[in-house]
Amino acid sequence: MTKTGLFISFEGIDGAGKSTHIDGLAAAFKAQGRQVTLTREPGGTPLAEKLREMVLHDAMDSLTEALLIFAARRDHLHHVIEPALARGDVVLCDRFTDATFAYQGSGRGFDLGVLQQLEQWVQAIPADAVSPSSNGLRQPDVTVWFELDPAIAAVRLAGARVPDRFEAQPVEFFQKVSDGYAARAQADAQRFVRLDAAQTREAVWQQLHQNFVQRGWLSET
Ligand SMILES: Nc1ncnc2c1ncn2[C@@H]1O[C@H](COP(=O)(O)OP(=O)(O)O)[C@@H](O)[C@H]1O
Ligand SMILES: Cc1cn([C@H]2C[C@H](O)[C@@H](COP(=O)(O)OP(=O)(O)O)O2)c(=O)[nH]c1=O
Repeated sequence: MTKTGLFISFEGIDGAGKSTHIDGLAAAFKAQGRQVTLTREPGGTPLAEKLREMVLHDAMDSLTEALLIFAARRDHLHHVIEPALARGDVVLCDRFTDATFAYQGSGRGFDLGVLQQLEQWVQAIPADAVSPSSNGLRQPDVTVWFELDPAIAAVRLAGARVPDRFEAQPVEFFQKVSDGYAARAQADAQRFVRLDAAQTREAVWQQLHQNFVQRGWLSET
């Protein structure tokens, strides 16, 4: 029997509330008897985690940044995501390529055409892949977008943790990142689930859980 894994990514500006809900979602899938691979980008493999450290903390030009992020993604896809999907796992990935278009493309103003080219190279579906893809490229089956006003995110993050190179950016940067996510969501509306992340933790969880119940992925309780 062909196994069909599920690839779900989580997106939004820093402080939107992704990390708050991913563990709960992993527990909900496990309670249904599913195997879960919980991972993140940049990162998810020893090499990609080293690249993450550089990208989050070392100064570099925009092309170097984009290349390192896609290099990390390639390693992650090859060693973690594709094998997990082939096993039939639910892959919960804290950020994926939409973040690159939002942060490097819209936020930093880096050339979207170059990002598209890198996406084509890095996410080409391997010949032996068992789970389906839309257009020959590996993309999440669903992307959960936590949409939040950057001014609210800044208040939530203030004092919550030591900021990295991205978290230290001003609200104007995150407005551009948010616009980048909106553009990606508009271009691929079927894939995106938009959550109103300004609501309480409980209300955000309900939006997320209900959506997955409606898809038949989780049960009501
Ligand atoms: N719905 C919410 N309302 C208020 N604060 C929240 C909410 N969701 C998360 N937070 C808090 O906001 C901060 C950022 O949340 P986090 O889940 O780490 O965001 P992200 O992973 O998207 O950067 C944390 O201190 C978290 O406890
Ligand atoms: C995946 C990805 C992340 N990023 C940035 C967004 C975040 O600021 C940072 C790390 O993401 P994240 O793991 O959400 O940060 P944290 O663990 O602090 O919640 O990397 C990019 O700029 N481009 C990318 O392609």
